Formats: sequence, structure tokens, C-alpha cells
Amino acid sequence: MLKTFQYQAPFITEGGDTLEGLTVAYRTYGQLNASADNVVWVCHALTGSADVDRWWAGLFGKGRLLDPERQFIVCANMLGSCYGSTNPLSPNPSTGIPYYYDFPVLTNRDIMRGFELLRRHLGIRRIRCLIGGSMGGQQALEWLIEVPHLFDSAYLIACNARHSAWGIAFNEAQRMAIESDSSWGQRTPDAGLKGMEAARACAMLSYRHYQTYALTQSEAEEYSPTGNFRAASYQRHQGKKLRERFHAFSYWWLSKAMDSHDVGRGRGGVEAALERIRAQVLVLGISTDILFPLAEQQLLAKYIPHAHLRILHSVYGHDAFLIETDAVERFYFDCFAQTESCLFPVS
Ligand SMILES: CC(=O)SCCNC(=O)CCNC(=O)[C@H](O)C(C)(C)COP(=O)(O)OP(=O)(O)OC[C@H]1O[C@@H](n2cnc3c(N)ncnc32)[C@H](O)[C@@H]1OP(=O)(O)O
Ligand SMILES: N[C@@H](CCO)C(=O)O
Repeated sequence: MLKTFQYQAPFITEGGDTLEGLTVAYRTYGQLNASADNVVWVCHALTGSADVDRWWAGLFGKGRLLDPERQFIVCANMLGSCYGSTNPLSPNPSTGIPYYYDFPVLTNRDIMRGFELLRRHLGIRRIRCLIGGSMGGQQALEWLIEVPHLFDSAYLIACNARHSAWGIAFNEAQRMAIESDSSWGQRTPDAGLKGMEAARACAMLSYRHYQTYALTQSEAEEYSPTGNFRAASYQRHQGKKLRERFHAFSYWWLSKAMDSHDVGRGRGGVEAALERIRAQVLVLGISTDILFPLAEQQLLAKYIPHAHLRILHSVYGHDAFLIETDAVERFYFDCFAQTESCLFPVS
């Protein structure tokens, strides 16, 4: 069941804006044990939600990496997202109508502070393992740096210390697609949806890889050179699929939060920031990830004091972390099985 936490004090963003009545939606699975040392916190990616059992179903269940019979699992919807937390379509308490374009630009650090407020509200004092992939991994990093002694271990997948010029360029191209929709600018919840379809199709090129498309979307031997190509119909399907479950406001604002990502900001640079981390950290990179290339995970592993780097060889590109769940789990157990940080001992 989705629960909500409402923060009573004004929330001041990194950009100096104030949000009143901040809401963080979250789900918990399993029970906190007597020694309160079985908390696993999961940070979701761009269009995920607090329903980690749905979007990471392959990792979830008895005997799996995320096992509610052994762990107390928390997953919160990131601020700005449209799955229950405060976002641009939430009513502005001072007017009673949605913020729309007046919503402040949030940073990954703001989003992490939303998690931290929820953590205190829930009375959680230790986190056994913090797990995040992609944008969720970026937020997990922010948290590991900001509150280093809170965490025993972390699993950071396909993420980076600072969003790259390449990543920002991909996001800007997507925002341009949304902004070119003639309905963008209207104060209605469905503004920009057509543009968001194109934005998602553009994003797919960064979430997958040449090899993924070659493997799954190549034409059969006999095909019409002037007809509809499989890859073209796939792109359109992905756009429509997102349109049915997301809105352009969250998409636009979350892409800005991703652009803001730089763990070194105000902390003396990336290297100094990463060196503050105290947890045992497994960093996983994906061989075909063109959005968060391996060099970015190598940099994390170089400067995080207790880091282990592993590489998942996959044809699925960046999104392999959502698709190749057996491999994601295996890397975790191979790395942590014999350590105290392991989520459960392997006999
Ligand atoms: C409410 C919540 O809990 S949020 C949950 C949803 N959000 C998330 O899961 C966020 C993270 N998840 C994702 O990004 C994605 O779901 C992933 C990466 C895990 C998997 O992506 P998918 O789109 O499911 O996989 P894939 O790339 O193989 O595409 C399969 C889809 O494309 C369709 N497809 C494949 N080839 C073609 C084609 N040539 N033409 C048209 N459609 C095609 C398939 O029929 C399938 O459609 P369906 O999902 O509507 O059944
Ligand atoms: N496919 C992911 C984004 C990339 O991690 C999502 O839709 O959340």
C-alpha cells in the first residue's frame, strides 16, 4: 500500500525556492527486526515509482536480493515524480491549483533530502544496504556522501558522480521535443504529452544500444523497403506506453534534476566528496551503457574508499539493470556473500 509522509515545515530547495506541505509517497515491505539492522532502501530510476516489487520484480521475493521475509525494504517516490510525491501537478497550497510551470527546479540533492526527511520520520537509524540504479544511483550517492555513517553498504548501478555533457544534451533534446508540442504552455495536466512521446523515443536510444536494436528490431529477410519498419514501430510504441502512465511535467522537471547532478558541488569537488563515503560499495557498470559509460563507474570506484567495481556484459545497454535481474543479483552475492554487509548470509 502506498503511504505518504507530509513534511510540516517549509522545504527550501537548493535553488532557494520554498515548497510548503511537501509530500513524499513511499512503500515498505517486510518488518523491521528486533535489532533494527535489516533496512534496505531502494532508489528508483527516472520513471519508476515506490512499487519496487513491480518495476524490479525479478529481484524481489523470497530468497531474492530484495526479500521482504528477511528485510525491511523502503522505496520512496522521488520528489517531482508523478507517483504520489509532490510534483508540478500537485496543488500549490497558496492557490489551491497545480503549480504547472511555477514548480521550482529541484536538484538530485533536494530529492535526497526528501528521502532523508522520510527516513527520520520512520525512525530508521541504520541502513544495511542502499540500492539505486541510474538516476536513483545518483541520488543514492548524494545520500552516502551527505550522511556517511548511516549506511553499512550500497549497491550503485549504472550511475555517475556528475551528469555528463552528453547526458545533459540528451535531456535537452527531450525537453525540446516536449516544448515543441503546441499544447505545452497550457495549464492543463495533459499539456506536452505528444511531445513527451517523442522525448521517450529519443531517450530509448540512450537506454538501449545498437546491438539491442539489431537483435530485437531488425527486419526479417523479406520486407517492404517502403513500409513500416519494426524499429520505427517500436519507437512509437515506447512513446505511447509512457504517455499512458506519466505526464510531461514530471518528465521535464526530473530531467532538469538529473542535469543538476554533481556530487562535488559545494564539497570541494567530486574526488573530495566521494572520499567521504564510509559504506562498503559495489559499483556495477554495463558494458553497452552509452548514457553512463564505464569510465564513470571506474571513476566512482577509484575515489570511493571501500569500493568494488564489477561489469555486466549485456546487449541491453543502460536499461540492462532493469532487464538482466539475475545477473544484477549474482554480482551482489558474489561480492558481498562473505562479508558482514551481506543482506543475508549464504550458507
Ligand atoms: C506505476 C509503476 O509502478 S511504475 C512501473 C513502470 N516503470 C518502470 O518500470 C520504470 C522502469 N522500467 C522500464 O524502463 C522498462 O519497463 C524496462 C526497461 C524494464 C523494460 O522495457 P520494455 O519496454 O518493457 O521492454 P522492451 O524494450 O523489450 O519492449 C517491449 C515492449 O515493446 C513492444 N514491442 C517490441 N517490439 C515492437 C515493435 N517492433 N513494434 C511495436 N511494439 C514493439 C512489446 O510488445 C512490448 O510492449 P508492452 O510493454 O506494451 O507489452
Ligand atoms: N528506463 C528507465 C530510465 C533509465 O534508467 C526508466 O524509465 O526509469
